[in-house]
This record gives sequence, structure tokens and C-alpha cells, in this order.
Amino acid sequence: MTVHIGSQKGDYAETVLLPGDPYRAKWAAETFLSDVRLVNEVRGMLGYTGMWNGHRVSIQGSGMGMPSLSIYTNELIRDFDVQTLIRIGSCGGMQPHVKVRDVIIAMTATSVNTPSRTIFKDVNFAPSADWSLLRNAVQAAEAQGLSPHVGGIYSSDTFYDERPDLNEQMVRHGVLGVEMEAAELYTLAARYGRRALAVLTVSDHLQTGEALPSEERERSFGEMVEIALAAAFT
Ligand SMILES: O=P(O)(O)O[C@H]1O[C@H](CO)[C@@H](O)[C@H]1O
Ligand SMILES: O=c1cc[nH]c(=O)[nH]1
Repeated sequence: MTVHIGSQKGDYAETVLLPGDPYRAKWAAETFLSDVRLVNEVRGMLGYTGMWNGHRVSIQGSGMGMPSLSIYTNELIRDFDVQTLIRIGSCGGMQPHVKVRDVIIAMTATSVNTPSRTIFKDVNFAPSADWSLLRNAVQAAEAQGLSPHVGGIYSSDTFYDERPDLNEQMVRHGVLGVEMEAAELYTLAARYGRRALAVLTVSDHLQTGEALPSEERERSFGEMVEIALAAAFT
């Protein structure tokens, strides 16, 4: 039992998928896992544990933004001994060749700030994915017949951005998409020696203005869930 997770030790699997949206956690657990059990509902941040292809796995909502993700990731790592954490999130497309509903597998995550920023002082730490998870995810996506985009993403502190110049620099430097959590997830995984990856589905596009409705963001991103599960257990 922690401040934000009302479970006992052992209630979580060693592998946890982390959608920002707690209702995506519910949908993914009910859709892809068997023997599903609700293990957290503190603050409505739903978490489930079940089985996938003979493997025990949990799916826990992380909330929106790095401060919220940091709370759940810290508690999962430090109090529940979680070893592998895979974010399954939505993101905004930033390149013309990245289309809505495409899958992005995030190799690195650039940020202006993270909850860990102060400990690095003047160092620009480079948050990056676990290599084995990244490789497994690419192979799993290709086995599904998908062509995922693999590269850098931008973890922003804001959804409603007042700094279009920052996005311009991201686009200019080939960043594929923008979301709000992966940089801190990768940083915490590095600090505690755990494996982390972010698999994202493009829900809207910064250049075209195309955007999926919230119901689709909650329930229709099955490909990335299957990629994340396969990557964890390959
Ligand atoms: O769909 P999720 O996983 O929440 O991810 C994205 O969506 C939220 C913003 O709408 C932010 O959390 C962002 O990172
Ligand atoms: O953080 C996010 C998530 C989805 N789409 C965006 O534009 N930003």
C-alpha cells in the first residue's frame, strides 16, 4: 500500500503497461488480458493485473503529464518491484510522413523540463528507451504487418502550448511526435536500472489539424497494446 496505490505487495506483475488514461487501462485489461483483477482505484487511477499468453502483466493508468507519471512509476518501482514499464500513449504527429493512427516507438524523449531536471543541474541527460524492448517492439510491430516510426519524440509539459517556436525546432530536428510522459519514464528507469519503452499511437497532427475523438483515444489503440505486450515477453 502506498500513498497513491491501494494494493498489497505482489498485486502487481513485474511488467506494467502505463497508459495516461485510466479508462484506456480498463479497456486494454478487459480486451487483452484474462483473469483480470482490479488492483487500484485510488483517485480513480485504475490499475489491473491479469494474464497474457501465460505471462502475468499489469496495466496501470499514469495520469497526464510527467509529475503524475513520476508518482506512479516511483511507487511501482520502489514499492512493488516492477522491472519493465511500457507506456502505451497517444501523441500528436509532428512530421508530414507521420499520419494519424500510425504507431511511433520512441527511441529517445527530448524535453524542456522533467520532474528530475533539478538533479542533473547543468547536464542535459538523454532519456532513451531500453534497447531490448525497442528491438522487440519493432519486430512485434513488423510481425503485425505494421511499419512503425522509430525515433525521437518530445515530452512536453503543456498540452496547450504557448511556445510554437519549440515545436518548430522539434520538427526541424526530426522529432516524430509530442506527448507528455516518456522523458521522465525513461529517466526513472535509468535511475533504478529498470527497462522502459514508450509505444505511441498518433491521435492528432500538429500540422494538418486532424484529430481523433476522445472515445477513440480511449479504446481503439489495440495495435500498440499488442506491440507492448509482445515486446515485454519476447
Ligand atoms: O493518451 P495519453 O497516454 O494520456 O497521452 C497523451 O494524452 C494526454 C494529453 O491529452 C497526455 O497524457 C499525453 O501524453
Ligand atoms: O500530448 C499530446 C498528446 C496528443 N496530442 C498532442 O498534441 N499532445
